[in-house]
Amino acid sequence: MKIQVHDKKFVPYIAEAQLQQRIKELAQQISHDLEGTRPLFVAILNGSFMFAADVFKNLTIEAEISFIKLASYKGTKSTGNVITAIGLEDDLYGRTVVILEDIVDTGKTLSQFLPQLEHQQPKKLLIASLLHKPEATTHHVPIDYLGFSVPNKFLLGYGLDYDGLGRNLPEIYQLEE
Ligand SMILES: O=P(O)(O)OC[C@H]1O[C@H](OP(=O)(O)OP(=O)(O)O)[C@H](O)[C@@H]1O
Ligand code: HPA
Repeated sequence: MKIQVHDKKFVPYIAEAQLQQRIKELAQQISHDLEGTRPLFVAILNGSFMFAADVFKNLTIEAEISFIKLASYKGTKSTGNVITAIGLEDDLYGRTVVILEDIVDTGKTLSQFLPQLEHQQPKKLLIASLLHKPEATTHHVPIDYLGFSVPNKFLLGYGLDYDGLGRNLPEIYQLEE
């Protein structure tokens, strides 16, 4: 069923059951790969809150989770935007860390933020993203666990918003052509 949010219409794209099935598979794969490492999951707010909760629920190994928010501000140098993490209190040194993101679109967010995490010298730094838009990606991000590769169209639901709304939808919608 079509829905309207603000001025735009959206059509169903990934059903709730399909999302849940794929997330279960990802969580099983992660549990298998990271058994015995007590990984620290770092979920990037706001968009990833649903994906993070569902991945975490489906893990069968010991694991920890932290939620962080990224704030971007204009740096004083010509390097452009600088991204800082709010709420990252864990020491990543020597840890196996898994970043949880809802979407890698241009890749800018993660490619700017990853060096700051690398700086803390985690033993392993892995990325799990529910969605990836390869056609939109201008900054390469090495995704270790990917839910779905999607076309370059605006998506809504399951954490993803359009101007603040739509995050509560349990399935994913695509902007109507
Ligand atoms: O690959 P990129 O083009 O950088 O886009 C991906 C980022 O955009 C979204 O966050 P947003 O900044 O919209 O914040 P939100 O999660 O609070 O909605 C999403 O959650 C990713 O963090
Ligand atoms: O397709 C999208 N939808 C909502 N938020 C987003 N942030 C990056 N890409 C998207």
